[in-house]
Amino acid sequence: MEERLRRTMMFVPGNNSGMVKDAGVYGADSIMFDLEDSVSMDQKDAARILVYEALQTQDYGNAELVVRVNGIDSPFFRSDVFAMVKAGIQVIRLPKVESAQMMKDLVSTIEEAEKKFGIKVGTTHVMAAIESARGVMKCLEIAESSDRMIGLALSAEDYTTDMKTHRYPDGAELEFARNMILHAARAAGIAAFDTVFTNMNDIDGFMCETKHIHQLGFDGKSLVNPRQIDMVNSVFVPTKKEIENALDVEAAIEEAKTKGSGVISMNGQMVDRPVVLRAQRVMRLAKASHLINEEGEYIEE
Ligand SMILES: CC(=O)SCCNC(=O)CCNC(=O)[C@H](O)C(C)(C)COP(=O)(O)OP(=O)(O)OC[C@H]1O[C@@H](n2cnc3c(N)ncnc32)[C@H](O)[C@@H]1OP(=O)(O)O
Ligand SMILES: O=C([O-])CC(=O)C(=O)O
Ligand SMILES: [Mg+2]
Repeated sequence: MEERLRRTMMFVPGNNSGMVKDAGVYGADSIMFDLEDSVSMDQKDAARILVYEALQTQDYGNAELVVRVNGIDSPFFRSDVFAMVKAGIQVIRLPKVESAQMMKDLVSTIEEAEKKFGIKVGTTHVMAAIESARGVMKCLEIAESSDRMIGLALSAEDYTTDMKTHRYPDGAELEFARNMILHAARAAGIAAFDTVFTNMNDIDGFMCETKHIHQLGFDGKSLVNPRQIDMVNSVFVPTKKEIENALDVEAAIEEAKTKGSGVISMNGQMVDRPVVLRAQRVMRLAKASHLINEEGEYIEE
């Protein structure tokens, strides 16, 4: 499956026509139209129709298009899935996932819809939001439930409610869930997304959390507001020093290869396969962030 940059996945309430229409202008890597908790019960059908029509008519550029459907036990689930598959959505995010079976049920509903609308079976990808203790304890089987899976997301608002706690500035209450989700995602070879940060005015708190989840190894974060996009990108973009180091590592390992070796010393630092793999990831991020040109050279600002 194609490796995409997924630093920012922005929720857009599915019944807000202005936000749905303009969602593409802010530069989020993924736009996630929400049919679930940001939409009141009496607006569920209207939101589904609004998002369906926007997907037919709006140009969202290169953004990945995701929809959060209503839960598998809700009366809206099948209509949501059928409408979104028909509209050609790229990814369906299932909320409150607690077992691999829930993802398999989602996938079989998608397959029914793909067949009904003449869409190649397998086109629509899926991801799971983990929002409970049970979900966390089952996250590896969930991550491995389907080859359509692109990622796991932590959903901390519902998770902390389930855990009978709430969110604290240091995030200690999320550490176990973050590590479980991240390890499950990495083991399955899919992406890991951190949760939303809901206080738009707490810039320091947002930056602190974003740096922390970047250090842990998350691919990105779910967002609720466009003002959060540039802040996440500023943390995830490789620094000039990291890019130059990656270029040096690539050159060093090429030199090692000419000598028939897989290891070489670079300024006193051992360079071998894991170092090379990390450098290659930095280069992919730098390329995707348009920081290096086709020749692999750093583009000065
Ligand atoms: C626990 C959960 O389930 S979280 C997921 C569900 N929640 C959501 O989807 C909420 C998404 N976010 C929002 O609705 C809003 O950002 C709010 C209500 C939190 C804050 O709204 P505002 O105070 O209006 O935000 P702000 O003043 O920063 O908006 C600036 C601009 O960005 C737009 N905007 C704000 N949030 C979004 C968004 N999520 N998607 C698209 N556009 C947005 C606004 O419409 C406004 O546009 P305008 O300048 O053309 O009028
Ligand atoms: O997925 C998210 O981050 C938002 C959400 O539903 C939650 O936190 O419960
Ligand atoms: Mg939730």
